[in-house]
Amino acid sequence: MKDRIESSEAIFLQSLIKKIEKSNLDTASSREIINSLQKVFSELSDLRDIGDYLYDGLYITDGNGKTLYVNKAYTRITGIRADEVVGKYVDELLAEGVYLNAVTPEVIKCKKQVNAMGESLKNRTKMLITGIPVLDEKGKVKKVVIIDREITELLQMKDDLEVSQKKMKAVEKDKVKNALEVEHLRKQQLNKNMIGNSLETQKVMKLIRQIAGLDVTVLITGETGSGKEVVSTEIYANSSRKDGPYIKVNCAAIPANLLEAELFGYAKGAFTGAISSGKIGLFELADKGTILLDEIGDMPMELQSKLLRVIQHKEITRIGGTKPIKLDVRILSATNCNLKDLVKQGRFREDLYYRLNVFPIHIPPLRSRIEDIELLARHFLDVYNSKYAKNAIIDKMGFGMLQQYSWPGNIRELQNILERLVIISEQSGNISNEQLGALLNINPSYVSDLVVEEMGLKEIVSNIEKKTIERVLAQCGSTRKAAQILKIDQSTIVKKAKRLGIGLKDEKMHH
Ligand SMILES: Nc1ncnc2c1ncn2[C@@H]1O[C@H](COP(=O)(O)OP(=O)(O)OP(=O)(O)O)[C@@H](O)[C@H]1O
Repeated sequence: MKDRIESSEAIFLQSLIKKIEKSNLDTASSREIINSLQKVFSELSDLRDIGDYLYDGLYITDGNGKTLYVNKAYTRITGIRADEVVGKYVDELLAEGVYLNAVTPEVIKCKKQVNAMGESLKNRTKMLITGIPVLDEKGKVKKVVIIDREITELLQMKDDLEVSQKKMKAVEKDKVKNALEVEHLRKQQLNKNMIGNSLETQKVMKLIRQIAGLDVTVLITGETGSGKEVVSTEIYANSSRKDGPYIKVNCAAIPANLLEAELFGYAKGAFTGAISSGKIGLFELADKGTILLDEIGDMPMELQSKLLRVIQHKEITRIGGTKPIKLDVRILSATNCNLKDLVKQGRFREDLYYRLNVFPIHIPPLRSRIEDIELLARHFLDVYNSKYAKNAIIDKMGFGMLQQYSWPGNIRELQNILERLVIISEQSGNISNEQLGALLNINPSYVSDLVVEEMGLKEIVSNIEKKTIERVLAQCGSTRKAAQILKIDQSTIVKKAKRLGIGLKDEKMHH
C-alpha cells in the first residue's frame, strides 16, 4: 500500500531533509521540522485511506503523466495493481501494452476535462473514464485526476432493459394480432350467411330481415341442429345492436343450481365459497347488446319467475344483492321443445311464454326443405376439403342419397357426415355411394324420386353400370376375371369401359 504514494512522498521527504542539512538548525528546530514532517505523513495517509473508501477508481498523475497514486477501487475495477503503474509514465504504460489508450495525455494536451469509454484489458470490465486537469496559478497542468466508473452492470441492465422492451413489444404485437384474429373470426361468424334456397329457408330469411332492426323479443323454434343459433346470430348481426355484446347461454348445459349465479351474478359475500368481490352475471355482460337464451325449455321454474321480472322491469338484482341494476338487453330465446306443451304440463310459466314469444320464428326440419340439401352439402364439402386438403367429390347419385335420408340431426348431422366423408375419401376424390350408404345406413342402389326426375332412366342405368364395372374391376384387377363375374364377354367390358369413361390403365400395365 505504501508503494502507491512512495515516490511522491520520497521526493518530498528528500527535499525536506536536504533543507534541514543545509540550514544548520539546532536540535529543537530539527525536532520541530521532524514533527511537521510526521504531520504531513499522517495527513497523506489519511488522504490515502479516504481514496480507498471511494467506490470509483482514482488514478492521479503529475503534469507529465507520471502515475502518483491509484486507489483500491482502481485495482478492483481494472485488475491492475498499484505497483504495476505507480511511478511509471502513462506513455510508458501505453508502450508496455498495459493500456491500449489513455485519456491522461489528452487531458494534459487540452487542459480540459475529457470523457471516454474504456475497457480493462485484464478483466474486460467496461468503464466510463473522466479525466480532470488540476491547473496551477499559471494555468499549467499540475496534476491529472482520472475517475473510472464501472459500467458493466449498467450496460448489462441496459441490455436487459432492451431485451424486455423487445419482449413487451412482441407481446403487444401478439395482443393486437390476437384482437384482429378475434375480430376476423367474429366477422366471419357474423357474415356466415344462412345457406339455403328452399322456399322455407327463404321465408325464415325474410322474417329475420323484417324483425332484426326492431328491438322485439324473438322465440326461435326448430328441431335440434336445424340452425336456431344461426338464425339468432343473423338477427343480432343485422340489428342496431351489432356493435354491442352478444352473449349466448345454453340453459341446458349449465347445472340448474349454478344457472342463477351465471345469469344474474352475485353480490359481495353473497354466500360462503363465493368470490369475495362478487361476480358479474351474463345479463349484466349483455348490457346494451343481445342475449340468446338457448334451450329455454330447460330453465328451472324458480328462475323462470326471476327472468319474467327481468323482462318486465328491465333490471336485475344480483344474488344476495339489494340494489337493482338497470339493463338494456334484447332477449332472444331458442328451444327444440314445444313450449306450449310444457305450459300445459305445468313445466313452463305461461306468462313467460307469452313474454318470450312476442315474435316466433320456426325453422322447418331439413327433411322438409330438400332443395337446401345439395347446396349445404356442397358448402360443407368446400369447407372440409380445404380443412383437410382433400378433393372429395359427390356425384348426382350421391346427392340423391343425401336427399333421401331423413336427417334427424338436421344440418348439424349433415355437416358431420360431410366431414367424415371428406376424411375417408380416397385421393381420387370420388366418394363411392357404398361409402355414403354405409354412413347414412341406407341402401345405395335405392334411387330417389328426385334422381329419377333429374337423370332419367338412361343416365341412371349408365351410372349403375359404371359403378358396378368399376367396383368389380377394382376387386379382381383384370377385365377377364371381371367378365367372368359379371357374366359378359371380356370385349363387352372393354367396350363399355371406353363408353363410360372407365380407365383400364392398371390392367395394361400388368400385361
Ligand atoms: N342455414 C344454414 N347454413 C349454414 N350452416 C348452417 C345453417 N343452419 C345450421 N347450420 C350449421 O349447422 C350446425 C347446427 O346449427 P345450430 O347450432 O344453429 O343449430 P341449433 O338448432 O341451434 O342446434 P341445437 O338445437 O342443438 O341448439 C352449425 O354448425 C351451423 O353452423
